Amino acid sequence: MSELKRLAGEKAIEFVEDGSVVGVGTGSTVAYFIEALGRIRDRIAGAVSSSEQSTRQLKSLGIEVLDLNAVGPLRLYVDGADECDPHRRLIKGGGAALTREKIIAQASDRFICIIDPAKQVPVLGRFPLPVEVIPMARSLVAREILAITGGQPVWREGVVTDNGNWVLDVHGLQIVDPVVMEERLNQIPGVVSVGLFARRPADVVIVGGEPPQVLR
Ligand SMILES: O=C[C@H](O)[C@H](O)[C@H](O)COP(=O)(O)O
Repeated sequence: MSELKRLAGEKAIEFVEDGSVVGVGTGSTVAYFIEALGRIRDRIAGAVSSSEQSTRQLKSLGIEVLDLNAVGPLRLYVDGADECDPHRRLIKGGGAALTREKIIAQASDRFICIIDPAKQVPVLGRFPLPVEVIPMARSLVAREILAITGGQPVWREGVVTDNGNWVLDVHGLQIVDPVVMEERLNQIPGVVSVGLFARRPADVVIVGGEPPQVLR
């Protein structure tokens, strides 16, 4: 599996433009992308990072980590996913980095998602949907999610996001219309962000393999 993730991560390097600031996601697949980015660090102007974890790896390879507010819109964002449907809509947040990931994806012209083939599904929802919540709203949000979706929210106890919030994982969903689901869950007071990337899906998906598959 990690070999397939590596193949996807290394293929994404072909999309990096010389002199650009690269948006960087989080997770085990992205770790291979960052490793490869380290090998071409003299060709890029730096990176915007979606997590403390990725920031540490970027810095350890000598890549400058920049503030999104200072660099403005990005040309490219590269990130992994927990699930990907045939329309390049995603579930993300298995590593609890969904909010910053969503911000950078939205701020980027092009979002390239790197996955291994096991992440491809016909319909999103087999992977429990992560929702980042303000801690005081945890029970309220859980009750609302149950009422709206029928899914079972489970508190990821002990996990605190980089933003100081908590995560609920919603089990048992069949997400027939991901855009509608994303919009409805976003409206619950106390929800910071929903791990559905449907309103802003990936532009390109790279599936690890020999050779990697590039889906547009
Ligand atoms: O919060 C974490 C992210 O959304 C990751 O991109 C996602 O969980 C996929 O991670 P991995 O590449 O480790 O499977």
